Amino acid sequence: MGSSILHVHSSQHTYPIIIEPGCRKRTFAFIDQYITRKPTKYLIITDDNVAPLYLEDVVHSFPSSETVETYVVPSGEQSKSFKQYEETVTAALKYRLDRRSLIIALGGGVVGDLAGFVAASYMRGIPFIQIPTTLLAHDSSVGGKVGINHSLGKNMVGAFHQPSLVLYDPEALLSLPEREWRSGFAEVIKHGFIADKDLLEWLVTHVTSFQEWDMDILSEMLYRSIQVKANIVQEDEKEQGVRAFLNFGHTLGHAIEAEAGYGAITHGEAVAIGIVYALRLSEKCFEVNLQSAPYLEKLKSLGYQLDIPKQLSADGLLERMSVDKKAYNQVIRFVLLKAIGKPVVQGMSGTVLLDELKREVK
Ligand SMILES: NC(=O)c1ccc[n+]([C@@H]2O[C@H](COP(=O)([O-])OP(=O)(O)OC[C@H]3O[C@@H](n4cnc5c(N)ncnc54)[C@H](O)[C@@H]3O)[C@@H](O)[C@H]2O)c1
Ligand SMILES: O=C(O)C(=O)C[C@@H](O)[C@H](O)[C@H](O)COP(=O)(O)O
Ligand SMILES: [Zn+2]
Repeated sequence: MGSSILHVHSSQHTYPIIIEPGCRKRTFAFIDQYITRKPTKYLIITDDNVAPLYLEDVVHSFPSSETVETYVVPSGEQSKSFKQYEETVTAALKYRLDRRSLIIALGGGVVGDLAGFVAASYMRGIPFIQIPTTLLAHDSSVGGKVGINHSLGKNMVGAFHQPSLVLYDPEALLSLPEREWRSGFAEVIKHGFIADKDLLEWLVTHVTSFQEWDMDILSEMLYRSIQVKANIVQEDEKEQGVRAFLNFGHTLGHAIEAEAGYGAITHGEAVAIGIVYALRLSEKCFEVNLQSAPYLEKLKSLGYQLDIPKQLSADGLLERMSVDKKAYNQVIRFVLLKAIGKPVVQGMSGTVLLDELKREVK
């Protein structure tokens, strides 16, 4: 099984994304190769599901001469909180991390976003690397969006802070429960819809279940999906323009996550529902047929629940969408498609959004 590498050119620095089975076990060697200024010490931040699976592999990759501290947070979306942020900064202070220390985020998007935000803000910013362990984290580990949630909205406090290295070990994904494969695959589908119709076609043929993975297929899927993300981030690092396309499915998706209570519905489950809603809005707004049926059938066959959960009220969701980060002057902005691969950001009237929501929810 081969190794592949992509590079992201950011205003802060250029960093490699290495996709290689087993690479977690060589973490120190990769740091030594790619991080130019030798860190004074290391703090590995992970969660209580990932720690028993992979923490030892990463720690054992370091020679005994290095100082390696570890900090384990509770698993789940609730850890992207002010409380957990404060506790993690406290741990960093107690471990005496300095400005030349390196934070290592070992886990899914929750750990990556939290640890990345600690790195972005600790002593006004120290370097960090990502070792993603979920499929979803092919998205979250790349591009430097880090942050935590507020009860009034997803990712409302954060920063742009690029990692110095992303070490993606596809082998580490094999322990994921089916629900988490489904969650992560929603972001792969998103990347296909916004930028790569060939990827969508390829997924329809090559991904038939989440139960068994061929390592080459998995690695290729990660590579192609990350390529979409990296290209957009390089063009517009701080979301002044095209980076907003990566928010396809997220305006409603984030509203669903917050309205349902963080963690009740996974990020990818909510994004999948948001994608279907955005496809419907696109067809209505632009009077086009996007011919998305084969892709939606694929999602259904993979077990996705694509209706807006019945317990969520349309008014509540609309209110949540009005605090979306793409909104300004009280206009909610949606990423819509004029065709597959041709996204646009479109201001939407509340009435149209509500009508469409009410077609499915109370
Ligand atoms: N920063 C970004 O650009 C960006 C992009 C997309 C999503 N996100 C954020 O990412 C978060 C979701 O990430 P996620 O889906 O990875 O969630 P997560 O980090 O909560 O991981 C999902 C679950 O899988 C467990 N887990 C992780 N790796 C495992 C493994 N290898 N084997 C078994 N279990 C494992 C975790 O403990 C957790 O219970 C959301 O908060 C979302 O907002 C951020
Ligand atoms: O990287 C981006 O830009 C994205 O929008 C990727 C999304 O998948 C991700 O969920 C991101 O965290 C959403 O960002 P936000 O700015 O809408 O909070
Ligand atoms: Zn997302």
